[in-house]
Amino acid sequence: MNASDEEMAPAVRSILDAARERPGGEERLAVDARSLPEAFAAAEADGRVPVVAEVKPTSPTTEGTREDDPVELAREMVEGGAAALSVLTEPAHFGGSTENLSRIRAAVDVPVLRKDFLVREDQLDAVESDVVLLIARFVGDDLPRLLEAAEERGFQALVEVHGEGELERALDAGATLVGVNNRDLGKLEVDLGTFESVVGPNRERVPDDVTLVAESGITTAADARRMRDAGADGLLVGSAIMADGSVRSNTETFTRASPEGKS
Ligand SMILES: O=C(O)c1ccccc1NCC(=O)[C@H](O)[C@H](O)COP(=O)(O)O
Repeated sequence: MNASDEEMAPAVRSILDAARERPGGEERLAVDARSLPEAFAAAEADGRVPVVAEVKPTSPTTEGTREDDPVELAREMVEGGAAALSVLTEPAHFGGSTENLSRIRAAVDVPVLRKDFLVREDQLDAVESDVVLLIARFVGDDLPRLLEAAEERGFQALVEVHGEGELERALDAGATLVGVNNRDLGKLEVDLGTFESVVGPNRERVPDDVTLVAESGITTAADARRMRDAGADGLLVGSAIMADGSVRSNTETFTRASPEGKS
C-alpha cells in the first residue's frame, strides 16, 4: 500500500488490490475500435443526448444485484438511445466479467467501454473493447506510457480524472477522451459540482478535439442537463439506468434530456 492508497475508501482499496493481482492477456491485441466521438456526433445529429449507458450488475454503493442477462440489458440500452455502452468487467465488487463484455460487444454496434481498473500494460490484452479506462489516480506517472500502449493496440482510452491537477496531467499526456468522475474514489461521495469545478475554470485549456464525459451520480434528466450546461459532450450513467424497472425507459430519461424536452 502507498500513501495515496491509505486515503481511499476500504472498498476502493480492495478493488485496487484485486486489480493489481489480476493477470493480463497472453497475446498483444490489435483492435478495430468503433469511434466514441463519432457515436456521440451521431447521437447529437438525431437529437439524442450522447449517453454511455453502463452495464453494472452491482457495486459497492448499490444494494443487491441485477440478475438479468447482461446482453439483454445492453440491447435495451441501445434501444433506449444509448450512443455507447460501458461494461463492468470486475467480478468481485461489480458482478462483471470479460465474457459479458465480449458477448455484449458482439450483440450491439455501438462502441463499448471496458470499465475496469487497469494498472499494467499486459492487462490491456485481456479482452477486446473499443475503449479502455485509465484512471489518473490509479495509474499515476504511468499514464503517458499506458495511454500510448492502449492507442498502439487500436483502443481509444478514456482517461478519468477527479481534480484540476489530474485534468492537466491527462491533457499533457495527450488524452482526447477525458472523463470527469463526480464520485470521489477516496470517500465514495458523489458531487455533481465536481465536473463544474474541474471543467469550468479550464475550458480554454481543453482543446476542441477533446471529448469530455461527465461520469457518476447522474440520476435525473435535470442532472443530465446540468452536466451538459457545464460542458459535457457525453454522460456516463450507471446506477440510475440499472435501477429497478425497464432499462430501456431508464435510458430514455437521459437520452431525451435535451434542453427543449424539460422533464
Ligand atoms: O459505482 C460504485 O459504487 C463505485 C465504487 C467504487 C469505485 C468505483 C465505482 N464506480 C465506478 C464508476 O465509474 C461508475 O460505475 C460510473 O461512473 C457510473 O456511476 P453511477 O451512474 O453513479 O452509477
